[in-house]
Amino acid sequence: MNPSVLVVEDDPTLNRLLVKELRKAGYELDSASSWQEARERIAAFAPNLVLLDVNLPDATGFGPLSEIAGTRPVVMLTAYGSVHQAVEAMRLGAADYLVKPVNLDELELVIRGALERSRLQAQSALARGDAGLAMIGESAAMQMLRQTIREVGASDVTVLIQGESGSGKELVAQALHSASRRRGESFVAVDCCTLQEALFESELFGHERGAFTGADRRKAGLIEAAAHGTLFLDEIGEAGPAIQAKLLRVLETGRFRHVGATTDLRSDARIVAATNRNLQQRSRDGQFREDLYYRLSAFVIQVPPLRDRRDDIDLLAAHFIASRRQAQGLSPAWLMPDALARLVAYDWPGNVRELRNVIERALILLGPGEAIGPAHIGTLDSGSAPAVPVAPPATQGATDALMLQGEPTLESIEREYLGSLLKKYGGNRRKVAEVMGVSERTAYRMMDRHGYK
Ligand SMILES: Nc1ncnc2c1ncn2[C@@H]1O[C@H](COP(=O)(O)OP(=O)(O)OP(=O)(O)O)[C@@H](O)[C@H]1O
Repeated sequence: MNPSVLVVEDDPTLNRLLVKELRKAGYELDSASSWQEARERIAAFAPNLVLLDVNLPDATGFGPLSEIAGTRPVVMLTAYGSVHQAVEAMRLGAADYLVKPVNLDELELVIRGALERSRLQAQSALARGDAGLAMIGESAAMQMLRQTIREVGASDVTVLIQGESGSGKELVAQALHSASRRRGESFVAVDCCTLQEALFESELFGHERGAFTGADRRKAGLIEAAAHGTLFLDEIGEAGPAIQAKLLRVLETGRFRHVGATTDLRSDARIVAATNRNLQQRSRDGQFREDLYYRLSAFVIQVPPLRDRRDDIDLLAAHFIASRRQAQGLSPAWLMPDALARLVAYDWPGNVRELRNVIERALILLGPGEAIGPAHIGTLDSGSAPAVPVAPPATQGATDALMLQGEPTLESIEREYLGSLLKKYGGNRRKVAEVMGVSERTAYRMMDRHGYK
């Protein structure tokens, strides 16, 4: 399938000309003459690129650009002689710009270049193990989320992001960083769930030489790596009491200390934290410091679960299909309406991560020239959707149910048990931990150990 372009231009003559030229160059085309119409066309047509006029009857300036720049490349059409407009457009994330009157030779070059750069970015994002940093979704909930990110991104306020596992909290944290004046500095993500508390403390705050056995030299902490940038504390609800106390101090005074040090250092990192727990409840129950909760929740962003924004499933599925196929050098695959209907009807306990995994599994099963149908999607109920990559089975054929052969080791029983629960609960770690009767932290470590992450 050829790349698709949406032309948003209210001058009918120019609009027609641009559509005609780009169609001749082999692109799929759609057009809109107002911002409202453009929004509808983006949702329905899901273009790979938007060519956007800076002055539209219902939106002048860069509001529309900021709204969609994170989702796909946008090439701006700016007024002749306005260097200021072009510079501002690039600053706000435009992939490129064209000055009116549009030079038709330049038009195709600019569009091709912008699409190629975005393809390379998607590829390298996939190679890094994520599905691309763009936040996909045009539902009312996602538009509100983007608006909030824009507003709060500009300030230095501490933000707490709440939402179910796999709903996109880390992506929101990255978007906040990109929307802030710190965007040129580092974004350092720290998972408060992964390590032993003592190790975690020295990892986060750094340590002095000789602070503990094995500390043979002074080491800077992640908080220093995030200097002037953003420190993202994922799974903050899992941080132990010592870390909580030190984080509170950083938030209150901007100061911290290397493990084993006697003097303080200053931190200028902006702190953004995320949790899939009800942190307020945990602080009331005495499981999380109340004072730290109040500091962290200076501003709370709630990321809605995927089942509350089913309108996004179509765009997200198309995005995961396109990025996976592009990375493999294949043309995009078509999702059949009955397969989409199945995706839309499902409740997605593992949220966007689970959707991504279902799509990736469907693509593995896809034969050459085939469209994705219900058979590739499989039955989506909480008992059968593998929401996490399946670790190598300990015993042959034991991935669908807990069926062990021979004399299994305890380790293999644990792996199979964990695998079957993850499958059953759509990768929802909290639920799995609850059923196993262990803390989420322990479940997380088990997943790590058995290669389920
Ligand atoms: N709106 C979105 N557009 C595109 N990809 C998304 C979106 N939301 C989530 N994803 C993808 O889904 C996966 C899970 O997202 P992310 O890691 O941000 O979720 P999370 O809420 O932080 O999960 P956890 O609670 O398990 O840490 C990632 O691969 C991410 O890129």
